[in-house]
Amino acid sequence: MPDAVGVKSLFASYDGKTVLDDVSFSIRRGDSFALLGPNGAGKTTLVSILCTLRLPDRGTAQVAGIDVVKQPTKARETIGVVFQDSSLDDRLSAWENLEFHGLVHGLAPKVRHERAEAVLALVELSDWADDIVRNFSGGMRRRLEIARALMHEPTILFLDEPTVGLDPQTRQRIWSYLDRLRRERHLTVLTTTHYIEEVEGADQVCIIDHGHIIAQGTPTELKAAHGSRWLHATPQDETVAAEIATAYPQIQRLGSGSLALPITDEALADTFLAQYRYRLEEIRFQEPTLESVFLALTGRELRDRANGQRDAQRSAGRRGGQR
Ligand SMILES: Nc1ncnc2c1ncn2[C@@H]1O[C@H](COP(=O)(O)OP(=O)(O)OP(=O)(O)O)[C@@H](O)[C@H]1O
Repeated sequence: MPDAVGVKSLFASYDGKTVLDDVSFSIRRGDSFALLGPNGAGKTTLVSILCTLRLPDRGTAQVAGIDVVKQPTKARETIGVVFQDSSLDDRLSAWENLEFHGLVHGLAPKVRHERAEAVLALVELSDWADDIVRNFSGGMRRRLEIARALMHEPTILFLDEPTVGLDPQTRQRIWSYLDRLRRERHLTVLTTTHYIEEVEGADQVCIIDHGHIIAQGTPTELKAAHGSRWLHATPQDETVAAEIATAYPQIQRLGSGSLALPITDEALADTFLAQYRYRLEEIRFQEPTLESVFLALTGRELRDRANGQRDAQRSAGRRGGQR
């Protein structure tokens, strides 16, 4: 049986600028696969190609063994998609949005009815079936979009930043729906995210940066291979920071103003602390995390300011609170 997703040597560009650069990976059936990377890494472009919405410059991409370029219509039958920006019609009710999707996929009226009932129950929106989507919160819209993506019973679900702009509690709830779905419907789920904490539960994590895949594996494998212990230190002032940066060229400067030193051996931490202990405001040790894996691989933190700003803008753009 073919893999759920197979991508080989994929290239894509916009106006001559390469945004996917020799991307290859595969996803086993039933796995949850997280594509993790900062804004602009190429995640949406990759998902757009897999969803048949964009053509690659070169390379191949298959879903359930079907080539997305050669057989786009057949490929679309096997996939469900939740886009980064809502594509619901907010003048219609939840039920009407689902009906419309069923119609587009050529489902018979009886099947549309049964499936709409089932997917609404799955995301706990049955009581809101006849409500107009305009009045829905951000979290409810996301759940409805997930329900809609399941109407034609796909075997693979793609979700592009499904939790962006939602509060932590709602994000948690969306992930528990996805987990349940995967178990109950044996779905393969590919999600893109820049929230590092959300990928800890994934079967496979693929880290993408500037259109390159820089690492792939289970969270445990990634931490074992690339995650070192770090010493995070906040210097008293810029003079101390500059002195440390000169003495320890391997140190990373973090957005918060603190410095991160990879602890390659314990003697290094002892030497550093003996030298600077009294000129530091705060010291803490950080065990290997996926954030430290990203830092080790790219020299940058994933949680950059741009993310925060974009999330804030998106949240402000959504109506209502999170229910
Ligand atoms: N329609 C477009 N025209 C020109 N450049 C584009 C277009 N869409 C994306 N890009 C550029 O391609 C690169 C990859 O963008 P992409 O949206 O795939 O990244 P991403 O990882 O999904 O980030 P985000 O989460 O911000 O969407 C970025 O540099 C982006 O500016």
